[in-house]
Formats: sequence, C-alpha cells, structure tokens
Amino acid sequence: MSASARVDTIQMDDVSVRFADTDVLRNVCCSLPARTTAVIGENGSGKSTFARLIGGLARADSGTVRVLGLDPARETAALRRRVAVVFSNPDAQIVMPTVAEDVAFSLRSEKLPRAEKTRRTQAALERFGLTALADRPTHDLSGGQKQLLALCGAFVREPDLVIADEPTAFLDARNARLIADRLLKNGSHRVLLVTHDLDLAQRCDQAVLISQGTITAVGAPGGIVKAYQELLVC
Ligand SMILES: Nc1ncnc2c1ncn2[C@@H]1O[C@H](COP(=O)(O)OP(=O)(O)OP(=O)(O)O)[C@@H](O)[C@H]1O
Repeated sequence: MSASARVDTIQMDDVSVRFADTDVLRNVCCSLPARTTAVIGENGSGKSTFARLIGGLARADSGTVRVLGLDPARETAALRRRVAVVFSNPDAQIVMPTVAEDVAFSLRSEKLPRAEKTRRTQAALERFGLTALADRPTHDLSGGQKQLLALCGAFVREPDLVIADEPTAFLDARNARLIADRLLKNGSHRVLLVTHDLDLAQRCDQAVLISQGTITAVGAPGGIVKAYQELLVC
C-alpha cells in the first residue's frame, strides 16, 4: 500500500477535551499507523479520555479526530460497526443470563443469517476457551472468565479495531497473560490498549506516552516505557 493510500488507525490534529473548565486533553496531535498501540501514563493523565474519544464515547471540544478514516463524532454508526470497546470492569458489559447468549447478543444488530450468527458465536467461544462454559450463568463466572467473555463479545463482531481500557487490571498473572495473548494475537484487527502494565505495553508494536493531558512521546515501546519510567522517578 502506498503511503498516500494508507489510512492510519488513529489520527488527531490539535485535539482538546475540556471537563468543567479543565483541559483533560490539550492540543493532542498524533498519527498512529501500527497494528497494536499501547497507551501509558500516570493516573489522571488522560488515557481513558483519549481512548473514549477514539471509541466515539467522548467528544472533542476542538480539533479533528479520525479513526480508520471516520469522524467518531459524525459517523458514529459506521464507527460502532468497525470498533469494539472493552473496559476493565466486565460486569458493565455482560447483559445476558448465559455465556453463549451473551456472546450472541453482541451480534443482535448485525444483518447476518441465523446460522452465520451461530457459527460465529461458537467460533468465538472456542477461540476464547469458553466453549465448556457456554451454558453457564454469567453471574457465576470468575473475574477472569468475565473478562474473557467481555473480550469474546467484542471479537465476535469481527471489529477492525479493539479498544481495551485496562482489560487486565483485576486479573491474576495467568489470566492477564491469557487476555493479553487473545487480544494481541496476530489477526487482521488493530488494537489500542490502555494499560499500567509496562510488560504488556512492551508487547505492542508502538506506544504512546500521555502526561498531563498531552502526548509527550510516540514510538517503539521499549523507548517509550523507559521515558515513562524516567518521568516517574523525577
Ligand atoms: N466525565 C468527566 N467529568 C469530569 N472530569 C473528568 C471526566 N472524565 C475524566 N475526568 C478527569 O479527567 C482527567 C483524566 O481522566 P482519565 O480517566 O482520562 O485519566 P487516566 O489517565 O485514564 O487515569 P487512570 O490511569 O487513573 O485511569 C482526570 O482528572 C479525571 O478526573
């Protein structure tokens, strides 16, 4: 693909987001072409707001945002079809009584034949190791299983971009690795991952450092994590 034809996953030009007279994001400019991107930075620096903006869940007060070539503020329906968002609290995303029903529910607005929805649901359950739990009540699942289910519900729609905001925050090391493996595994989907787990950030293709509402560095994860660690000891 030629450089001119390339549609970067995320592009922002001079973007600011204000809450109650405070600029939570300030004059953010970026162009993020990599398949997987980690977003790191201190508590309250603006990472979730950045992710919400990209997922069409927050609005910019000024500037231009493009996600997969779409304007999230104006092309919301098209964005919803192509982008899935997963948060650290899976309870907020699980709505149906059983595991299989919950995954299938994610396909409710897809115009697909019933057989194709069943095929996709079964394939997603298999991919996330949830087949044996298909008929289990969702409220009986462990935290790690719920997080896998939330991710499964995102992936069953076959999104072009998955935005995951601290998806491993409450998980033990084994489940965190499982979720990370499923999320970052090679595939056609792109990933924007907000995380405080710097080892996980280093598994991405590129990283973004946000500090006090501004992107202060973008590049290979090793260098960005080092810059962040230096910032933390200052
Ligand atoms: N809806 C809102 N109304 C008012 N202030 C908000 C709102 N959402 C976020 N903020 C503020 O914006 C700032 C950035 O919040 P954000 O959640 O984006 O940070 P973060 O980097 O994701 O933090 P953390 O690592 O602690 O999750 C914080 O000061 C927060 O209090």
